[in-house]
Amino acid sequence: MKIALTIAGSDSSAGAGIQADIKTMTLNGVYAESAITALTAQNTTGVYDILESSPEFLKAQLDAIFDDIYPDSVKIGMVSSKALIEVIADCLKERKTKNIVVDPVMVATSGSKLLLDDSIETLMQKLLPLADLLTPNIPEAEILSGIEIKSIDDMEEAAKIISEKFSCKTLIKGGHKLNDANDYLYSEGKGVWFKGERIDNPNTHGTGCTLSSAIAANLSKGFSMEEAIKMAKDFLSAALKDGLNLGKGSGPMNHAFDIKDKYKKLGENR
Ligand SMILES: Nc1ncnc2c1ncn2[C@@H]1O[C@H](COP(=O)(O)OP(=O)(O)OP(=O)(O)O)[C@@H](O)[C@H]1O
Ligand SMILES: Cc1ncc(COP(=O)(O)O)c(N)n1
Repeated sequence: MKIALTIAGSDSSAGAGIQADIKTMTLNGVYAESAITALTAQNTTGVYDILESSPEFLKAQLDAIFDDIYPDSVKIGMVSSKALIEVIADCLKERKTKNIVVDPVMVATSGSKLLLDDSIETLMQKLLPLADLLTPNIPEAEILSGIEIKSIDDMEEAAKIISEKFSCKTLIKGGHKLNDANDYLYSEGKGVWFKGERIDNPNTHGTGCTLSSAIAANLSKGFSMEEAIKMAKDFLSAALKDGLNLGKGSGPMNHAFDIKDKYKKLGENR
């Protein structure tokens, strides 16, 4: 079985973060491992508290993982501080990790900051140059490229700038901000659009986490970057389309859309 590792924060409401990543990787047919950068006290309405892992404890988690079950791909999500970014960067270099997907999570959908302002520079210097793929949303792409994104042309320009700056492929997500569900990949001098069907569902908590971990799972299985992105978008669209509606804010998607009926039947006679 192929293995994917997520290095990210825990979301107590399980719509985003580590929990979304493990569900996504599992349902995309790979074995999921996790190294937790922070615990968040979070639900669909906001992030109420954050308890960071110490750098020593994050390193201990990564060593335990890499010494035993070596991953075929790594997805990195919320990493809030400089010291944690450095631990991850050192580990990825030392362990010669392949298929690194970085979702440069900065702000939650609910508006809470998940990356300290003074850590952005460290992220850009130490972690992003190690990535095979970056998956910023529009506000993150504006910060990483240094340009304002107001149009489709700006999206294409920003992807090129980010890709050249960090020497990696860059997928800018149109998402709920611009150009509906269409995302743009820039890679080695060439751009390609991934057109998605816009699904009218306000419950989009964890869409970015889900997309990046599905891409990592698909890379683990040996698919090309373009195939991995296409399949990840199909998985995300199906999870959104299932129409789960939980919580008072922007709720989670149903990652288990494909198998939910199988297990529902087991309880039907009770
Ligand atoms: N309503 C929608 N219908 C279909 N696809 C969507 C919708 N909203 C977002 N997406 C897709 O979800 C993926 C994640 O994009 P999004 O812009 O939501 O990322 P994000 O802002 O990082 O996510 P998050 O909400 O986890 O922070 C992209 O492929 C995007 O096109
Ligand atoms: C632990 C954690 N990681 C990532 C996100 C971003 O996801 P979203 O933007 O959907 O809130 C989050 N809210 N919490």
